Formats: sequence, structure tokens, C-alpha cells
Amino acid sequence: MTVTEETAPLSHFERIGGTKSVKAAVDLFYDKVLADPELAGYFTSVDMAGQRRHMVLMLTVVLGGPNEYTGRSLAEAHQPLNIPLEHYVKVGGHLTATLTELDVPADILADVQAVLGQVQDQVVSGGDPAGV
Ligand code: HEM
Repeated sequence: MTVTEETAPLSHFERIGGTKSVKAAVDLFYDKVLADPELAGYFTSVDMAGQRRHMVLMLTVVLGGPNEYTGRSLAEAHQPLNIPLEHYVKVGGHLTATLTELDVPADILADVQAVLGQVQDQVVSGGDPAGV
């Protein structure tokens, strides 16, 4: 191991245990979303295996891991769905609850919540698709 590798700060992605941990979080997250009667209807005709895969890759990027995301932009995927702010807040709540349950450190949770604030306009209906 080089000096650089020894002293470089770990990314959030590395700190929580990499892809295995992100996959576990995404599985628990979508279990909660699909169990929520207000949200389940959005996903009735969605390929959930592909959905989970894309969310794993996106959350990996958010956590400072390697960028291998190949899905659509958040605006492209969500603007056609006419998602109200209320539902965005519920989804964000399920993500926060998931990460809390999995004992993700508070500073990482705070950074994820900051990203939730930043991407809100791309997901919520009537937001700013140009802000992708
Ligand atoms: C920060 C919040 C969110 C993130 C990071 C996120 C992330 C994603 C990702 C990565 C995809 C896959 C895009 C693709 O495959 O090309 C997706 C699709 C989707 N999302 Fe979200 N999402 C968020 C919020 C929401 C909310 C609030 C809802 C509904 C209330 C929602 C419903 C959906 C649905 C139904 C799809 C599938 C769309 C389709 O296949 O046409 N998402 N989301």
C-alpha cells in the first residue's frame, strides 16, 4: 500500500462497506416504498430489478463511489410522472429511515439529505428539468 492510499480519506461509499451495503440499503428502501399505499401505484408497471440496479448505481455516485450510472437523468425519468412534493417528501423519508435503520453514520446521512434537497426540482412535477 502506498502512502497516498494509507492517508487518503475514505469515501462515504467505502465507509459504509461498498456495493454490498448499498444494495442492502436499496432493497430495504424499495421494500418500504412498495409497502406505502400512497407510493406503490407509481411502480405497478415498473421493472423493479432494473429500478433497483439503477438506484444502486445512483446512490453509489451520491456516496462518492465509482460512477457507472447508465440510466436516464432524474428529470427525464420523473417529470412525466407528475410527482407532487408530498410524495417526494415521503420517498425521502423512506430513504432516511432506511439509512438510519442500517446505522449509516450521521455525517453521511446529512450529506444524502443535502442531495435530496438539491435534486428535488428535477423529480417533483413543475420543477426545473434544465437543472439536470
Ligand atoms: C431523490 C429522489 C429520487 C431518486 C434519487 C430517484 C432515482 C431514480 C432512478 C435512478 C430511477 C431509474 C431511472 C432509469 O431507469 O432510467 C428512477 C425511476 C423511477 N422513479 Fe425515482 N427517484 C427519486 C424519487 C422518486 C419519487 C419521489 C417517486 C414517486 C413518488 C419516484 C418514482 C419513480 C418511478 C415510478 C420510476 C420508474 C420510471 C419509469 O420506468 O418510467 N422516484 N428513480
